[in-house]
Amino acid sequence: MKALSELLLSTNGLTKQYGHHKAVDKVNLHIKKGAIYGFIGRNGAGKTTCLKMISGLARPTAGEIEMFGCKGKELERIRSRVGCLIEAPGLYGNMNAYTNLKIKCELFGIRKKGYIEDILETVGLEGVGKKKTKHFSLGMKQRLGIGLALVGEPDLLVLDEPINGLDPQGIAEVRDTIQRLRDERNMTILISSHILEELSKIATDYGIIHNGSLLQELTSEELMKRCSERIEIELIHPEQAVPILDRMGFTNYQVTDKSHIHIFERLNESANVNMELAKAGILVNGISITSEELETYFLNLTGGNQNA
Ligand SMILES: Nc1ncnc2c1ncn2[C@@H]1O[C@H](COP(=O)(O)OP(=O)(O)OP(=O)(O)O)[C@@H](O)[C@H]1O
Repeated sequence: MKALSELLLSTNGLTKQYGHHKAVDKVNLHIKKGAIYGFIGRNGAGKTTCLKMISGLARPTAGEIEMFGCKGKELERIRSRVGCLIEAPGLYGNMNAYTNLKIKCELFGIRKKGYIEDILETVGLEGVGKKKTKHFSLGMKQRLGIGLALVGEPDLLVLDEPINGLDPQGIAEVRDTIQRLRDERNMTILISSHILEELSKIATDYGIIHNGSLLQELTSEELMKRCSERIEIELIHPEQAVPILDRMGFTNYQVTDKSHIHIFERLNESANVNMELAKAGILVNGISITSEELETYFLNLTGGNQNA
């Protein structure tokens, strides 16, 4: 459980029901200040619905959202601290990037000199000049969408699948933009995707959602550890093996569930481990050296490799 003081946003039992269907079911998110939080789930998992509730675009059926220390009706006061890009960015196709931003700035009453140029530079669109946005690539449109979400200088940016459908160059550009926003503007970013791998270069934390329920929250270090090369031991009572591993001098290992231990060091000693456990009368069902692709980890967690 994370200390409440370091959280910028948390949800408690957040639920959205459409008819009999719970699109989001008792979700408890914990997002730290300064995090790039990757919100991962297959199509239809409930990501957009969650992000809409957080951005004030949909009302929860039940549960609570707390951000910037505010909840309930108080959230209205801090709405301007949240910028969002949910579904396609609403762009005026016959206008250029500058004019699109200018219209939003006028709505916000912002007239500061250099403000729009600054945003264009932040999202890497400073050189697009008079080009109408209908002639933009998908990646450029997404980056302008992020630029529009930046008007008003929010502290939290909510981005729904901003890299969906982009080519590898577009993905890299959007990723760079997000990284820069965090590093240079100290923003907290909540970003959804149905491909874990695509966020793995930038995300600091992850929440994995499936069929409306949050399956797991973990840091990028925890994720890397779970996927990294290791000795995997399958046995009936893992707790009995702990003193043996301690005696052998292992420090970097984890009892991962009721029947598995993962050791992340001295990978060439698996036979020795097996022998020591056998000597202590501990029955080992299997011992192997494995690692996992990030995507395999996600697919296994969400029920196998089907229409990811
Ligand atoms: N307005 C609505 N009315 C009824 N059902 C809805 C509505 N919006 C979403 N749903 C349903 O809620 C579930 C979650 O949808 P949601 O769009 O949040 O998922 P998602 O993870 O964002 O997936 P995708 O990436 O496909 O948008 C889906 O089963 C969807 O059909």
